[in-house]
Amino acid sequence: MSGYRFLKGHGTENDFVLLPDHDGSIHGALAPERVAALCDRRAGLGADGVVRVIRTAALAAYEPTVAEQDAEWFMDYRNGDGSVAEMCGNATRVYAKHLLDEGLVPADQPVRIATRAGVKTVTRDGGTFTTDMGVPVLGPSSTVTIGHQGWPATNVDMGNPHAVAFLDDLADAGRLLEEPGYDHEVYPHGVNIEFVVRVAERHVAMRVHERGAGETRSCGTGACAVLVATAIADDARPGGAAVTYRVDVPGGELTLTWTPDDHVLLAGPAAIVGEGTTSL
Ligand SMILES: N[C@@H](CCC[C@H](N)C(=O)O)C(=O)O
Repeated sequence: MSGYRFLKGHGTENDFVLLPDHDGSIHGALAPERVAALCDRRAGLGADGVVRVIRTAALAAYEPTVAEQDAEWFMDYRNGDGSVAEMCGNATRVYAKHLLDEGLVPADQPVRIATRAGVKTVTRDGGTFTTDMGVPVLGPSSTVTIGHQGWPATNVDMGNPHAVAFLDDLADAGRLLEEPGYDHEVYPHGVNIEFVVRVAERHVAMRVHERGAGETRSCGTGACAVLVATAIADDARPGGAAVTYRVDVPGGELTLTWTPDDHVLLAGPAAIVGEGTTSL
């Protein structure tokens, strides 16, 4: 059977179509409408996003600036609506697992992955993959709204934009079939919106409405933003001490640590569930 090889994978049920394209030859075929068609859950393969597995050197022909990174492999992430995103935390774990499974990187070293938000390093311990997601950047707070209800939202940039709102009950976010309202001046390129409730000490639960994908079962960068917003609200890092939170998502559980050197570590599972060929 001819066509392009694909794999299907997920990290806490944030699911992806992986397209191995080591030399960048399918670039012209990855128009936004093609990506959206692949991600369509009824007429396509179905996914929250597409992850193109491409050598950084091969990407240089298309995105010379982002390709100037010291890592062999580049994670080219596209949202389910076809839009290009800077980063996907859950996909870094799945991407690292794929590279390790296929022997494309040494098994005894951390996996370095170039992204549009810089190089991320992933380590593996059994079935748990931990990504160093880098340093969070705080922006101006704003308000997110659903219908007539509004909540203050903490602005955390994890390479991509996030607004984190604390709720009394996750059900207050309703069915999240439409994008919540947000301040377009604060987020001119759109935003991922996390709704959070407290579960116990150093333990929260969240739902997310992702830019370019709608409500998903998990968001790794979103969980990082939630850790940062919650730790700040809890004043949980006196003197910049390390702090760890459990973040429950509809698709599972993630462990987040904010380190003394200001990096956020995202730990969780990664799965590849099948593969095949597609005509794109
Ligand atoms: N699910 C991802 C984030 C994917 C990109 C996001 N929708 C955006 O547009 O910024 C994650 O796990 O971080």
